[in-house]
Amino acid sequence: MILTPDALEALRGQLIVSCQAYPGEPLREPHITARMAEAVVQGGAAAVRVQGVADVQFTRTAVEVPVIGLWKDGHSGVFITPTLRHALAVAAAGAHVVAIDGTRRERPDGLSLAQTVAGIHAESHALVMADCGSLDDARAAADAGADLIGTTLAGYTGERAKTEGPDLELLADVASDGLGRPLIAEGRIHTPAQARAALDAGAFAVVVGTAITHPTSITGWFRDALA
Ligand SMILES: CC(=O)N[C@H](C=O)[C@@H](O)[C@H](O)[C@H](O)COP(=O)(O)O
Repeated sequence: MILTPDALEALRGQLIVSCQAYPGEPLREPHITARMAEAVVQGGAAAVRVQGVADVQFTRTAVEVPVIGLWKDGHSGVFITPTLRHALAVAAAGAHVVAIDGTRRERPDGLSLAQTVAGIHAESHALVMADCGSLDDARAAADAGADLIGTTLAGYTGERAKTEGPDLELLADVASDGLGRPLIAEGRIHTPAQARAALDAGAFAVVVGTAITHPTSITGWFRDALA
């Protein structure tokens, strides 16, 4: 699917909502993901991010906004759309943007990040969002041709501490590095004030997941406050 430069520009300063449920969870159904996507679009999400090929397919038919798709395979190491095969399946499912692991770690299929991005561009019309964990990742991902840079993996790769909220320091560092790609703030943005702070730190747009679409986690936050 094609996301025109104008449609990408329209996401500037906007909220993107990640709608994901995890294996074995009650809401882990593609049609529920799509309904959740509809609900967040009603609330003002300018784009959505969904995990899984079927979830991308269902969500594409449910909402008009751009869909960022990914395929998580496993939960450690390189697991966010880890190979070109995964990425092309997500693109074929209709994602406007394919989010892939954008770190400097070795990939399971042995391709470099640049080869992976080139393969996605050659075989689909999708843009590529590189989910990065550090400034060095972001620089390498920009060099590799990624269209968007995300801070998704900050705090999950060992390069950066896992901050309580968003890693605003990393956001500011990447923003001031002038990589020339939209910088997407993602990861542990749990309040509207933190979302605002992420934009103020230089993000182009902000992705919020858990705090909007994961009731099990949110319930736990409230339960813990009462304990
Ligand atoms: C590290 C990892 O696996 N991140 C995943 C990437 O898609 C999701 O589990 C997160 O929910 C998403 O990044 C949004 O972040 P948060 O849920 O913190 O707002």
